[in-house]
Amino acid sequence: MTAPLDLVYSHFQPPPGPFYEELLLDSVPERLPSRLPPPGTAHLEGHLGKFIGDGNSGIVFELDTLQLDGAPPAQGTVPRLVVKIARSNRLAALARESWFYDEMECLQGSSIARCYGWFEMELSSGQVVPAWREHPAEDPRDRDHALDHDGKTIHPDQLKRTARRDILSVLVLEMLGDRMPLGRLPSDDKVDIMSLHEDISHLSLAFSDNARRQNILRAPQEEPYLPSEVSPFTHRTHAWRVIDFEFGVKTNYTAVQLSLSYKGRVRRMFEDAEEEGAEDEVPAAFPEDRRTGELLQCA
Ligand SMILES: Nc1ncnc2c1ncn2[C@@H]1O[C@H](COP(=O)(O)OP(=O)(O)OP(=O)(O)O)[C@@H](O)[C@H]1O
Repeated sequence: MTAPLDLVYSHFQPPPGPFYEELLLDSVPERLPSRLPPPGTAHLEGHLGKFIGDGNSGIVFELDTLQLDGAPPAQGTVPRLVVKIARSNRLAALARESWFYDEMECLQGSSIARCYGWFEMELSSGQVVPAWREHPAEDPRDRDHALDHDGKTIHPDQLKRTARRDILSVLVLEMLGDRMPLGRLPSDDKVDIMSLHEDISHLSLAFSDNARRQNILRAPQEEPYLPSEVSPFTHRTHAWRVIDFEFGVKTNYTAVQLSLSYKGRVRRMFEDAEEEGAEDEVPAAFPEDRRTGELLQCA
């Protein structure tokens, strides 16, 4: 599937005066041209492997025993992959996320995962998706909050998606590494994670609520994986990646404005991780405990 260019709402804020060029562009920037070759035909086959994690929008599994056009992929061509399966009531959210992967194509493999496509399939009557049953949504009737980010301009395809519960929709993504840990991060990691968000700022994309520990994963670590790309904006080879893009808006905000706002949120994320890490630390044995032990030994 290819998400149409107008699937996601663009927010234009007219500059209130001539002194706002630091903060606002004259228009919402156009999407950068794709550098991928034109779509061809290839047949990827795999089995759902280990369950990796889930959230409000999707359920993520590793994809095992990959075959490309009927044979194991040649070395260095296909990395380990995951599938993110949309919950039955989150079809529009996954469509939005796929749109953002297209929009951020130039950051795939550097600040975000490589995305290998978005696929939708109509289920036949009575066909079930075991992942939906085995990893149920908190409230399957809950509406798709991703559409709140489209204001009054919800794309007609998205309105149709919200009315359906019989579509299997998946994103195929490069498999990333471990989640950002609790506790105090080394300063190199902090700088790197901060600069992931700076990369995104250069594309005038605003993501509400994206700076969360759950959305920061290490660059791929398990073979086979593809080497990290150098970021076209910060020129860094990142050790980390950001995920989870359904709640975004394209804006005419400058990179300066957006990275200032991301900076505050990412700093708060570091502080929260440190606080939570401190709470989770197992307290050292109290002297009283040792005394109790000695007493017990005497007894
Ligand atoms: N490309 C990936 N590689 C490895 N693990 C992943 C990948 N994508 C997602 N995950 C894991 O799956 C979990 C759920 O994924 P994700 O955050 O995309 O789901 P979601 O439903 O959109 O979540 P949320 O409720 O936060 O919006 C992540 O926290 C992460 O642990």
